[in-house]
Amino acid sequence: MVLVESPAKVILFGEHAVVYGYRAISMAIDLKTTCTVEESDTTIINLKDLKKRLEIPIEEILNLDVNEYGDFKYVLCAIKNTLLYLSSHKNLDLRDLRSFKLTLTSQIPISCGLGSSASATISTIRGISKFYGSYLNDDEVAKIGFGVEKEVQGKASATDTATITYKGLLEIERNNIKRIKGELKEFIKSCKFLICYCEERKKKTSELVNEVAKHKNKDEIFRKIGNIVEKSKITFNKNEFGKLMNMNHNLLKELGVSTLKLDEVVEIGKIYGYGAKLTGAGGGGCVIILVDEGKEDDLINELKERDVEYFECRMVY
Ligand SMILES: Nc1ncnc2c1ncn2[C@@H]1O[C@H](COP(=O)(O)OP(=O)(O)O)[C@@H](O)[C@H]1O
Ligand SMILES: C[C@@](O)(CCOP(=O)(O)O)CC(=O)O
Ligand SMILES: [Mg+2]
Repeated sequence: MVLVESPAKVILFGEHAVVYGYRAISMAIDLKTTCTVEESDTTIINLKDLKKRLEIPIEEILNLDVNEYGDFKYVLCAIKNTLLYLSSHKNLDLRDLRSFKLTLTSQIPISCGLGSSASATISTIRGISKFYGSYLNDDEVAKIGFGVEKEVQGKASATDTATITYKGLLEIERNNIKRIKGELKEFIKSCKFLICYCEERKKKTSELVNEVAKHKNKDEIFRKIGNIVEKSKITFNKNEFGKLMNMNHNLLKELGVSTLKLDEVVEIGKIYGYGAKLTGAGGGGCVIILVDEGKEDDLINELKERDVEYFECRMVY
């Protein structure tokens, strides 16, 4: 049996604008998705967290329209695109495919802005390629993963799939990936972030990205977000970094992807921390707060009082 794991991600700056080529900063965090793939008489996809199971002839996966498959679409698209890649680059014979049972479980809250779709996608790509005895390097995995998010969502950036593939801290611009090193890395490592799970998200990332595409002032807002990301790279000061997070949040609010609950938690982050913003596609889900250690106890009390779940965000390499 093959077993692979992938982390989650958090976007520190630049979500949505990054889909249009602007810069974003993201970090892999320690919530795991686990994918197992084992021999089976028929091909079965078992999504344990969603309590969904699908039995499907393997040949059908190669030709299906993934958008007809609801919650299975990221996983099915990842299987399809991995098999096609292995066939064109690694000598896999598509006429003679072994059936498998693929099981996915995750610690990542689904549809909350922490990249559950990308983590499910990357785990599936790694699991399937390993099951068929092929080695894919990180560049190949990230490329297939980005293709899957684009195909399923219609529009996507490489941020989530790249961060979950390469891990650590990344800067993404026009879908080019750069590892963040040096002073900026050391500064971000010295920051303590809390992730607050604020509310269930009603919409999928694909819907939010498509709504943003229709926003009249999106270009101007994206430019401003782009400028904030530039500044965040040279600040090295928690007070200023926090203020930039607040400014980024206000622009996401202008873009229409915040909610009253997210705004409320961001306000708490501003008062009891250095700053805060929603993270990921928005529309609910999570807020990230830059903790001011001097006021941490008050912050925690305030979050508890309002029944907001939180956890410390730990980077994985
Ligand atoms: N644990 C999981 N098992 C199976 N599919 C998952 C899992 N987590 C996420 N997905 C897929 O990703 C979709 C959510 O993706 P998305 O809206 O982009 O949210 P997120 O912000 O968490 O990435 C789910 O509807 C499902 O298709
Ligand atoms: C909104 C966006 O920038 C991030 C979406 O992240 P998530 O699916 O909400 O975890 C979309 C993308 O970069 O593809
Ligand atoms: Mg997603």
